[in-house]
Amino acid sequence: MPKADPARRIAWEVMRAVDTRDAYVNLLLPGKITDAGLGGRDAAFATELTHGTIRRQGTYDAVLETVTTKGLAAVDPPVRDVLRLGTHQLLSLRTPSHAAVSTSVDLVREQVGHKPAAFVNAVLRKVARNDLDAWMRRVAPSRDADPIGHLSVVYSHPRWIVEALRAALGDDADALERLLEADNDAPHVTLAARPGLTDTDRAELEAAGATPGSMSPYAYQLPSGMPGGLSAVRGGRVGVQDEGSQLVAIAAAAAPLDGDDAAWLDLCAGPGGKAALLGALAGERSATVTANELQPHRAELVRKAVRGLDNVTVVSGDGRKPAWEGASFDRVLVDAPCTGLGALRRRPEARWRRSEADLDSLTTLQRELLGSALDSTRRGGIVTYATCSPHVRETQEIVEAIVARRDDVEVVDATRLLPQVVDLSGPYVQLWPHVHGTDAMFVAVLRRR
Ligand SMILES: C[S@@+](CC[C@H](N)C(=O)[O-])C[C@H]1O[C@@H](n2cnc3c(N)ncnc32)[C@H](O)[C@@H]1O
Repeated sequence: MPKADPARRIAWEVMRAVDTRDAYVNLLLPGKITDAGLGGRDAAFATELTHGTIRRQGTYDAVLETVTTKGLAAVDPPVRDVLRLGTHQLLSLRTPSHAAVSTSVDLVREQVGHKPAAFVNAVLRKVARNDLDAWMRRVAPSRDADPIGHLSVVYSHPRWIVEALRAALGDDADALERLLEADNDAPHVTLAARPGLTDTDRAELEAAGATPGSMSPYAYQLPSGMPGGLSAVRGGRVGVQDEGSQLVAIAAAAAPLDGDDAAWLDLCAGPGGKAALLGALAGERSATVTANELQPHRAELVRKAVRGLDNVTVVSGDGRKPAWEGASFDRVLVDAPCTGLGALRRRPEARWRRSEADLDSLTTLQRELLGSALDSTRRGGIVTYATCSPHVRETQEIVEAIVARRDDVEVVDATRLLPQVVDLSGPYVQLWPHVHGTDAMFVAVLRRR
């Protein structure tokens, strides 16, 4: 019996782990690629297969629904994932049909058994009869009759997410389509080269082909995705961080402040990307940072991220019940837990895992954390509230509710803190993948009166 191709087997194993034990692709896949000894093109193919298939699953399921006699729900999940992988190769990669079909048959034989092999062969041959555009004309709801349903199938986003993004974009149909398309592109690897970089570090980045970002003075784009080999990354002076996340830390540090600027707090710090940049920025002003994280194992990740910064103290606790005394901080960042709808490019499974029902508990937590951040800030101090989601319930509505409820809070125009960023309309900053090439970070800056 022919053995399954290792890249396809790995992609399938990751999809099964996502389905059966809520695994995270970004955590699981790199180890599997290393264990299988894949490098270069094979590693890139395994990554593209896994990320691409999971991202476009909604589109492929709509196709598979029409070519399976009893519908996709009647197909055994391990076989269904083989079909999705084969469909991705047929409709989105340039894999020749005979190769996409025969490797899928090998995979199902090896992993599931002989019985479904003929079924997989027959279904994928039907998929191969049309290209992606022709399939979309056949299976997607009409754009006129059901515009959200149309976009949901064509761009493979759950309906509730399309609706939420449309609302966040103020019903701009062109922008919505560009955003959905951008969510399906693999993002570049962006590095944050923190203040204090040595000339040797800079030379190493240049030698690796890294080019400066356009909005954060600390950002570098890498042409390929293997930053772990750089000594500046291993030494903690450079970290992998989206340029949008860097802008959050930059805005938090830039907001004008009267009086002391010595004690900063990062209330929700894990895994520590922003804490590390904030720590380096605070260090330039001889300020200290307390980095707080609820989950002890994530607090450990923060400790790792800030190694080498002796002005950062990491603590683990619930940010709603602070361990510190009263309103003692000059600057506080609340990078709140959220649905992550702004980082769908980066986390292929996230769009299928979240549901609208998550919003109720998340928005309650966000409100409580922002309230606690304000209570931890001295009068005249600054609180920056950020999410990697543009959902209006997690962004504007949280900020506006607290401003309406408390008489000691005023909104600072955050767009003025980031003059290098185009296409912003204040007072909040909302970044977008299709406009800024970043995750869709939201930033609001508040002053405690
Ligand atoms: C969006 S992430 C923060 C990302 C981080 N600032 C960075 O740049 O790496 C939100 C974090 O808040 C933590 N968290 C959730 N509930 C919390 C709470 N009640 N108090 C403090 N942290 C909490 C989560 O465990 C998660 O690590």
